[in-house]
Amino acid sequence: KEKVEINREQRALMKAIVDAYNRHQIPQDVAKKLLQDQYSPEENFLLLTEMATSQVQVLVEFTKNIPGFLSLDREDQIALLKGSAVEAMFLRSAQVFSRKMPTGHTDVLEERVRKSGIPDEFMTPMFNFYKSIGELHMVQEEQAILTAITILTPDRPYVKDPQAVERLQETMLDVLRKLCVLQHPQEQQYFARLLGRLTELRTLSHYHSEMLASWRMNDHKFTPLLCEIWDVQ
Ligand SMILES: O=C(NC1CCCCC1)[C@H](C1CCCCC1)n1c(-c2ccc(-c3nnn[nH]3)cc2)nc2ccccc21
Repeated sequence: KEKVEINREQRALMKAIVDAYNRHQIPQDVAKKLLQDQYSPEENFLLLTEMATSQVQVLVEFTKNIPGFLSLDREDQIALLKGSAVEAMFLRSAQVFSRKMPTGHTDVLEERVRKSGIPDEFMTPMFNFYKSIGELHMVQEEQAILTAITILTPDRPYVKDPQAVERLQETMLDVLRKLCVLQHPQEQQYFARLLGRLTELRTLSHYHSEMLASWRMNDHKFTPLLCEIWDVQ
């Protein structure tokens, strides 16, 4: 069995990414708000757009701290952020949903999300994803690097130099592979399962614009930033 070890350079890379990931957290805890009270679809949609807007801002700051990202072509940086924003939002939502909470709180949270105004046909794929992320019991280093890998996906629309992006993503994938072996020595295929979640995440994000349009309410208002990122309005 090969001796897996994370070298000094990879440890520095991981530290930079985890520090950035922890520094740029969503200011207000949406789970706490949802557990406190039941809201109307209109209020929930407003909460979603506020949280999503704040998360995009946080995502930009996080991404700027990914070593090598700022050396990419400027337009490719934008294309990567735009192409990964929805996936990053669902990945973050899954991490919020899977966080350890006092007994019964997760069930209440699930109920609140199910009754928030999201159309029923999206509940199954969305919660299947959330639960499949939860089952992995990712450590925060894995969460941070998985988010960086999602952002550094070379085949986003309009990326002019995918090879440059691929080189950065491969560096991240190598660190994540080693981390998985070290953190989950019993589970041979843990790394493969983790990457399989990214496929599920991409599928879930294909529903996104349809999900947004069919929230059970009229007059969906978005912030200017979300209009840019979500291609709506
Ligand atoms: O605020 C949220 N997520 C933020 C988490 C932190 C990063 C930024 C997004 C939403 C809640 C908004 C208020 C109504 C209930 C859902 N959320 C979602 C969620 C649900 C539907 C869509 C969506 N997209 N397009 N149509 N519906 C997006 C996200 N899943 C969650 C799981 C646990 C906790 C909160 C969750």
